[in-house]
Amino acid sequence: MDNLKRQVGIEAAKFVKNGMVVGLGTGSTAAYFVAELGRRVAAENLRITAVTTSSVTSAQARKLNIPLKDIDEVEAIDLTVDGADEIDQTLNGIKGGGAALLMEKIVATYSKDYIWIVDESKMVAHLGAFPLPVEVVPFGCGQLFRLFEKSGFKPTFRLDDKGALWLTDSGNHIIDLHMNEISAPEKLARLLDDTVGVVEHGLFNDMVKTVIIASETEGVKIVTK
Ligand SMILES: O=C(CO)[C@H](O)[C@H](O)COP(=O)(O)O
Repeated sequence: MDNLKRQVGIEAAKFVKNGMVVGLGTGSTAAYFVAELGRRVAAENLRITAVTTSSVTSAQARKLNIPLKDIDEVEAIDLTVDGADEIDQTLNGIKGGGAALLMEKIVATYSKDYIWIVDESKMVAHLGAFPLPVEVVPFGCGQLFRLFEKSGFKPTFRLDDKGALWLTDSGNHIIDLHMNEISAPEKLARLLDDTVGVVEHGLFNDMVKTVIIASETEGVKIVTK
């Protein structure tokens, strides 16, 4: 698995050229992309500026001497590369397994080009086997949890290793929805967008045009929409 993740990370880094502002995703697959960019910055004098999608990725980029800027300091983001938890046939996806969905969606929204990198296990017929992360404001999140229960969304609060409610980089909590199958991702996204207390959700519908997939049998392939 790590080898497949490394392959797509290295492949995606080939899209990065001198002078670009690059969005750095979060997660174990995106980390291989960041590592390859760090290698190119050191070995090839690649000149880029990066914006990141989490404190974890910022820390990795700093260690690798990748120049960072705040998202509001850059004119535009040329390309963002990120991982995903599930991707369906239409290239809708679920993200947020690493709890970075809010910053990931903001950086993706302001990127001219956006690529996901995954191993083949992430490609699915229908979204929903992976619990859908929803970032929620702490105030009233117990009420929101009960609303999700009543709606049949089978919510669970995400906890940290001490058993406390997970705190995101933006100071919010995460509720994971165990829906098993999401038959209408657009409809669910609209409902969550309209729900008070929801900051953001992990449905990334119609956002990505390019996915780089690695499999044991077929190697690396690039799927476009
Ligand atoms: O959305 C994410 C973090 O919020 C990640 O991109 C997603 O969880 C995939 O992670 P990994 O590459 O470790 O499987």
